Amino acid sequence: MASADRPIVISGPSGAGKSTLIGKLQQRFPGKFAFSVSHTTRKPRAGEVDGKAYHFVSRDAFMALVHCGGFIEYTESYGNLYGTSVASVLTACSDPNIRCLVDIDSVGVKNFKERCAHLNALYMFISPPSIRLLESRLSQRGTDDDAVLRLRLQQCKQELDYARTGAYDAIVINDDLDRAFTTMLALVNGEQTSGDDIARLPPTDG
Ligand SMILES: Nc1ncnc2c1ncn2[C@@H]1O[C@H](COP(=O)(O)OP(=O)(O)OP(=O)(O)O)[C@@H](O)[C@H]1O
Repeated sequence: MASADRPIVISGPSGAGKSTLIGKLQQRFPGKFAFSVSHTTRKPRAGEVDGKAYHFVSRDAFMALVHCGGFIEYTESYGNLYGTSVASVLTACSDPNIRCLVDIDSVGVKNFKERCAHLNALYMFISPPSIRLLESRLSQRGTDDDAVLRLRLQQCKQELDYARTGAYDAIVINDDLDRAFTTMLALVNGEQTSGDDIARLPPTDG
C-alpha cells in the first residue's frame, strides 16, 4: 500500500491534542481524511443518519458484536456503549477517495495490530510535552470534573509506557501546535522521523 493510502492510527493520552490536530488536518484537506463509522447504543439525535453519524444499534446487538470479537475498541460513557468495529474500519479503508483515520487508546492499538495488520497502518502517538502541561490543558479544556481529570492523568502513564515499547512508527510531541501539526503533516505524507522519538517522551515518575 502506498504511503498516501495507509490508514492512520492516532493514539495518545487524553488531552494530548489528538482531536485538535485531527481537526486541523481535516480543515486543511476537506473530505480527504475521515473516521470509520462507530457503533453506539445511544439514541440518534435529530438529523443523525444511521450508518453516517453512527451505526445505531441495540445493547443486545452491540454485546453480540463484542462477544464475537467484532470491536477493535469499545467503551461505555454515561450509560451508552460506543465502539470502533473491525468491519467499519475495513469499509472506510476500502474507500479510495478518503484516507481512514482511527483514534484509539493503547489497548485498541494492540488489537488493531493483531486484527488489521494487513492494512499496514501508520501508527502515530501524540504526546504532551510534559505531564504538568497535560494537566493544565485538561483543566483549561474544562470538560471534566476533578475525579475524571485524575483518572485521565492516571491512564496517561499506561499510554506513555506503551509508546516506550516502540509500538508506534512516529511520535509527535505536541508542544507548539503549529510545529506539531507540521510534523504530523510530514508523517502523513510518508516522511520518516529521526529515530530518537522515544527519548523525547515525557517521564511519568515525577
Ligand atoms: N499545542 C497545544 N498548545 C496548547 N493547548 C493545546 C495544544 N494542543 C491542544 N491543546 C488544547 O488542549 C486541550 C486538549 O486537546 P484535545 O481535546 O485535542 O485532546 P485529545 O487528545 O483529543 O483528548 P481526548 O482523548 O480526551 O479527546 C484542548 O483544550 C486543546 O485546545
